[in-house]
Amino acid sequence: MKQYLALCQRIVEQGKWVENKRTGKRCLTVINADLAYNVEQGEFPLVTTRKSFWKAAIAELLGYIRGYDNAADFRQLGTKSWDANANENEIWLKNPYRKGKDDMGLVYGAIGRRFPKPNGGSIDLLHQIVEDLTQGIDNRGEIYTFYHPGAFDMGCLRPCLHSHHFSLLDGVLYLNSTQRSADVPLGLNWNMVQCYTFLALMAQITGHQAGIAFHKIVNAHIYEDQLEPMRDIQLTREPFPAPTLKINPDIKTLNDLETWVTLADFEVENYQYHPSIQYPFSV
Ligand SMILES: Nc1nc(=O)c2c([nH]1)NC[C@@H]1CN(c3ccc(C(=O)N[C@@H](CCC(=O)O)C(=O)O)cc3)CN21
Ligand SMILES: O=c1ccn([C@H]2C[C@H](O)[C@@H](COP(=O)(O)O)O2)c(=O)[nH]1
Repeated sequence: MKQYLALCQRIVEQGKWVENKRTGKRCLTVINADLAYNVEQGEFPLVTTRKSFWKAAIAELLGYIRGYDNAADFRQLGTKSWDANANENEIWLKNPYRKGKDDMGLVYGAIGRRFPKPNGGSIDLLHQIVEDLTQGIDNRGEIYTFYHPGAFDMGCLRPCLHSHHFSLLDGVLYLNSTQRSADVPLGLNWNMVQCYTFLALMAQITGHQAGIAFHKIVNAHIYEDQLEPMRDIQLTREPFPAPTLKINPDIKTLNDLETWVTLADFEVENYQYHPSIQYPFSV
């Protein structure tokens, strides 16, 4: 939580204004931030200086694990976070690849679980990684990536937190996640939860001890209409101690995650937080 607040403070103090064409808004921006979450010690990186809707963050992660490409499936899991990008973005609405209401197109898990091969067919990247790690194999390229520039014009948004690289060292599982663009007040608050939870889940289903999740962010920004509440409200608050994430120990396989797991299989204990702040969302 302190790392997150330090990044917010750094953007407020040192950020540069950048005009963003896609949203028509200016963003106060810094380049490069490295965050790290100690999953072994159970340091769950949940924002405490406002109420965080952590369940929605885990719902998104489950959707990315399952390869979903439809905002209705995300709603079913427990988050409305893809509704606007699937249904309110003018450019996507006019895109001939859009299959209708709620379609997100080729994004996130829809790419990663069916990564197109240049010579035809596709690869299920996540399945392969789980197989390897379960057998104790780390081929130094265990990367679950959603980043496919050839598919950018076939989806509603380019993936932001786009690659998750797993490593096994001395029986401990590590994760290096890379994010090209972070909406620090909104998206990042969930992305931290996702990196932590993804490592904890992968360690659990492949039978390893979880180590550290390293989270690299390239472009970290605050939209112009989010600056005031961030600077004048959220950054004036003192953080509370980190809460703890509990995951149902009956989750044992990738198939479990794909079939019966719901948000009821996740609990957060000792979550103390300041009152909610509603940040504007830019489509
Ligand atoms: N501009 C922008 N920022 C993002 O963070 C973002 C996108 N676009 N597009 C794709 C996904 C969708 N994400 C979202 C979408 C909505 C919220 C949001 O409204 N969060 C509120 C309320 C959540 C709730 O009530 O469940 C929050 O206070 O966290 C957060 C992340 C993250 N991503
Ligand atoms: O998981 C996510 C998804 C999206 N975001 C943010 C980062 C940007 O503010 C927008 C995407 O806009 P681009 O113009 O494609 O960069 O969504 C996030 O922080 N986390």
